[in-house]
Amino acid sequence: MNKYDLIIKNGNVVFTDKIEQTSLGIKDGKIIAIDNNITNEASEIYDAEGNYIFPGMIDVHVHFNEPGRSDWEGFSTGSFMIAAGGGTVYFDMPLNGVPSTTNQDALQQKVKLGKEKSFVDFGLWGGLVPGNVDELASLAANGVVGFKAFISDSGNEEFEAADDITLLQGMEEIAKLNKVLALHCESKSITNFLTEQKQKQKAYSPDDYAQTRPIIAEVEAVERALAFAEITGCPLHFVHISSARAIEKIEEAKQNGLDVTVETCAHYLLFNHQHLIEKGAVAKCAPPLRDKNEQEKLIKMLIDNRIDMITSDHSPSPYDLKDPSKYHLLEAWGGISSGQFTLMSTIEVAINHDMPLTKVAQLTAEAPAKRFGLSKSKGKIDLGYDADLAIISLDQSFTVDETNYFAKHKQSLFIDHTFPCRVVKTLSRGQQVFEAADPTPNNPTGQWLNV
Ligand SMILES: NC(=O)N[C@H]1NC(=O)NC1=O
Ligand SMILES: [Zn+2]
Ligand SMILES: [Zn+2]
Repeated sequence: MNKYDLIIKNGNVVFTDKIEQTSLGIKDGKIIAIDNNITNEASEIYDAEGNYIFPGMIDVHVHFNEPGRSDWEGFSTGSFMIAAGGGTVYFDMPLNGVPSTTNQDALQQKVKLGKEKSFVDFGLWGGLVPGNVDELASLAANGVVGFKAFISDSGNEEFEAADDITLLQGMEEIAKLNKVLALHCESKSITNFLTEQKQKQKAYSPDDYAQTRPIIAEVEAVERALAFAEITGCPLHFVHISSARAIEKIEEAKQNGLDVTVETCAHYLLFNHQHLIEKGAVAKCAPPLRDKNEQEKLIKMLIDNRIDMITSDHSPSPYDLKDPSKYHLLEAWGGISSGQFTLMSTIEVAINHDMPLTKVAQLTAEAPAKRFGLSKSKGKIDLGYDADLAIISLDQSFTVDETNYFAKHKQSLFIDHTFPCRVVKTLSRGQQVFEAADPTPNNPTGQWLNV
């Protein structure tokens, strides 16, 4: 019997606090040795000299839309895309599939499909919607990673926005259940009021769309949510925050002792409103891409440790729903297809702005694992931890095209974007789940992380 199943030699290992050239010994899916002088007693040896080994990316915000809309994405294509981006864990959101994950039956349908099809490990969010507060305890007992609610229309008829009373009652319950509530924060009243005005004027330009969802709509919803968190004691996670003002409010709440975290998405860091003007509906999302000045402020806040994690909010749709000959910009599907690019985007920001690569590992792996109860086995490269690893070359670049983007539908804001790095190989619990040189999927062996 070999001491190790696999040795990864001589890579630049990105720990949370340092980068060191060393070797990793892996047995039964776990890292059991971190040592330059590791013996060669292994069934397989991989030389990673010159490459960087990051902890597998944990993307806590994707929409794979299965069951019900597997023609939009699905667990199979979605999870392989995650692996191709150096990801080893994703959390699927409770909306855009049918049914929404708002009760036990819907959760079990998703669990079954995910276990059958996923190439990497996954968590599942439950939904908080008007009328389902009574379902939350059973969803929590059966292992959802947390709950998600919308403070604006979700763009999806099957998932209703939470009114204030639903939010308060839901938060009270979620606090008791020791879970986190993830919130899409934009004021429903403000966004609906402004959208109606634009519809009346038949004003559908990129500027018009951006004006229907101004920063103040995000800030107002964040402040209201923070007030409710103060009243109920509910831990909150703010998804896809797009503005400096909202981050400031969240930071103030943290300083006042509230249990809150915040993510931004790769697209708010790499793109801005100009891209909506140039590219149209592929760049439509909610909150909208902000202007360049706001983008720069967000990057600065990221570097200054004022943002906890980065996610994709991969929210794809068939091409049709973004076809400008069928839908104007106010009607087109709002959501960016991007699930393969979270880690590479964060590395790009790091390289362009002198942010340490250790910070990339914190933002894309350590922080999400800590926040959502995975930090005993995932989120960093350490002894006893799962061998969830992304092997990255910083000597090669990667230009996104329709052949190397593995989402079901290929139209994306990121097509033609060039990253200053490339994912060479991804391992999930020691098993290869992606290799750039031969990107054919193996068997799906992803496990459901029912925390
Ligand atoms: N329903 C849905 O996925 N909405 C997402 N898309 C987006 O751009 N923001 C969202 O919240
Ligand atoms: Zn959202
Ligand atoms: Zn989302």
